[in-house]
Amino acid sequence: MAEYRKMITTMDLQKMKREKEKIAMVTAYDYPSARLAEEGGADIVFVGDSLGMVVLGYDSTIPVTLDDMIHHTKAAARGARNSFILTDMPFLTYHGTVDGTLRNAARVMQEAGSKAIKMEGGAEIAEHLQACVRAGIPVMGHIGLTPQAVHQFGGYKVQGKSAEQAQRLLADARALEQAGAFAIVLEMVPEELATLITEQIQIPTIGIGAGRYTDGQVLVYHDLLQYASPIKPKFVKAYAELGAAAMNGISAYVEEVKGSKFPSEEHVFHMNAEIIQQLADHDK
Ligand SMILES: Nc1nc(=O)c2c([nH]1)NC[C@@H]1CN(c3ccc(C(=O)N[C@@H](CCC(=O)O)C(=O)O)cc3)CN21
Ligand SMILES: CC(C)C(=O)C(=O)O
Ligand SMILES: [Mg+2]
Repeated sequence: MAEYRKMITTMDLQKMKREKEKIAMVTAYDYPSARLAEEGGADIVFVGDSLGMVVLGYDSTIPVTLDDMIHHTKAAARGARNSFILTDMPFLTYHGTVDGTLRNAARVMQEAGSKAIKMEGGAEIAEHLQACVRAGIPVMGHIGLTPQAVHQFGGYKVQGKSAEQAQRLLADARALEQAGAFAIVLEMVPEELATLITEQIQIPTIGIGAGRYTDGQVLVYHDLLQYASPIKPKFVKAYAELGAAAMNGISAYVEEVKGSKFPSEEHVFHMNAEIIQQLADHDK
C-alpha cells in the first residue's frame, strides 16, 4: 500500500514555483485512472474535458456537458481520496452571466467534490474567473491552444508564434493572475514564449506542448500510457503501452474461449455429489 503524503493545496503550488520544484499533473476520468494517478504520485489529479475525446469518443471537447464532468469527477474523486482534484469547466458553462457561471461552478464543487476548477480563455473570461475566486473557489486558467475554441482556430495548432499573438497571450496571463487564478495552463505555445510568461507572473504555469521551462507539466492519461488514444500530438511522450497490453490480453482470452481452454479446473465451482444424485433422482 502506498504511503500517501498530505494533500497538496494551492498555497503549496505557489511554494513549489518559488522553490523550483516541478508540478506534475495528469488527467484521470474514473475510479481506476484516478487511483493510479494518486498512487503514481501526481500532484494534481485533473478531470479534463478531454474525457470527451479519450473516453466518450467525440471528435472534440465541445459536446461534453456539465453533467458529464460531474459524473466523471465523482468517480475520480472516489479513486483519489487524498489528491487535489481539479475539474475542467466544459464548453459554454462560464460565458453567460456571472450568476450562471457561479451556479455551474457551485454544482462542480458541491456535487462532484472537486477542490478547484479550470477555465479556458484570457482577459475575456477574467470577470467570470474572479467571481468564482471571490466565492472561495480556486480557479486555474488555460491559454494558448484552448480546445473548446478549436473551430475558431481552425484546428489544434501552435499559438503565439507572431509578436502580436505572443503579446496578447502575455497580457492574458497577467489578466488571469490579476483576476485571482492560482495557476495557468499553457497549451501548445513555443517554449520561448512559455518561458517568458513563466518568468513574468508569480503564479505557477503548467505546460502541455509548451516546452521545458514551465513550472509544471500536464499530459492526458491515455496519451502518456498509450491507452487507445485517438491522437498522438508531438508533445506526447509514451511512458507505457497499455493499449497493446490490453489488446494482447483480450485476444489471448478470446482464443482460449474459442479453443475451450478457458475456464479450466481452477476457475470452476463444484457441488456435493449427494446433491447431484438427489437432482438426478428427482428428474426420473
Ligand atoms: N488525447 C488527447 N490529448 C490531448 O492532449 C488533448 C485531447 N486529447 N483533447 C483535448 C485537447 C486537444 N489537444 C490537441 C489535439 C490535437 C493536437 C494535434 O493534432 N497536434 C499536432 C498538430 C500540430 C500542428 O498542426 O501545429 C501535433 O503534431 O502536435 C494537439 C493537441 C490537446 N488536448
Ligand atoms: C489538455 C489539458 C490541459 C486539458 O484541458 C484536458 O485534458 O482537458
Ligand atoms: Mg480541457
